[in-house]
Amino acid sequence: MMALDIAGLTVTIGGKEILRGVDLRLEPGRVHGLAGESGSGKTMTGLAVLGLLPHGARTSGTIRLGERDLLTLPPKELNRVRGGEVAMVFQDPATSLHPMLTIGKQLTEHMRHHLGLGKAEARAQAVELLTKVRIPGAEEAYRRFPHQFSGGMRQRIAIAIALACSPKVLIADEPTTALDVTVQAGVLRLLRGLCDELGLAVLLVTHDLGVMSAVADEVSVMKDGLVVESGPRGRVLREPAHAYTRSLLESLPEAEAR
Ligand SMILES: Nc1ncnc2c1ncn2[C@@H]1O[C@H](COP(=O)(O)OP(=O)(O)OP(=O)(O)O)[C@@H](O)[C@H]1O
Repeated sequence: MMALDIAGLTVTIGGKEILRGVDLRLEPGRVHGLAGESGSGKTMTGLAVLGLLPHGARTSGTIRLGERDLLTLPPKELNRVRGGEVAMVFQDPATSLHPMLTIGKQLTEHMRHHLGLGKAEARAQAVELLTKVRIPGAEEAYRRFPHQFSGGMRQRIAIAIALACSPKVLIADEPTTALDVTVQAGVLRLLRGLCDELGLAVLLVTHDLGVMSAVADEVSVMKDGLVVESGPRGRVLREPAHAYTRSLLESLPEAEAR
């Protein structure tokens, strides 16, 4: 299992400094929550890890995964890391699910392409993954299309696809923001369980400190392209050192933040 270490990460787009020296460390088996107001650079940090920054973005600093620096990896190797060792779940499951392909097709294409599995083997693993993310009737779900599932189930399927290549790092960008409140907790619990079970290093991007307090081990808070506060969840949420974190906390109901 591998840690992911972001150090001094800067991102400049069109002369504008979007990230100004971000330090962040993701540990295996830990959920690292990344909070901060809209535009603070949370999504850009996740995209930088995946090598998916907008065209023309300039970067400095390092993003270490084991011995490698993802920022200086040749495109071909970065491609192997992305969707292999590092996977991503987006806010809207529609971003990762193809509407015209069955769930089974989407899961197995991934595995056959990246892992070189045979048809039967890929199918067996796909059904197993659907079971792992608690899709009821996995065998049947395998043959269905995305629109035949609810939003919460679609996000679980997107998570299964992200897991198809046995990643070590999972970037989850607002994974429950688009979901009904009633199903949010279930998806968060699933992420938490997968993190523990598979030893995944998870970056959970959210503007919602309530979500954070429910699942994160460590919490970092961003503001204007910088991490202004970082530490164990209990410490950051109970005794925030930074005025900005305190103001974020004040927007939360008392009981939720503990
Ligand atoms: N394609 C782009 N080109 C140039 N600047 C961009 C682009 N996308 C985003 N930005 C800028 O980058 C900054 C950081 O945006 P980012 O999406 O990382 O913030 P965020 O913290 O994820 O916000 P949100 O919670 O709204 O998603 C913002 O100032 C935004 O305007």
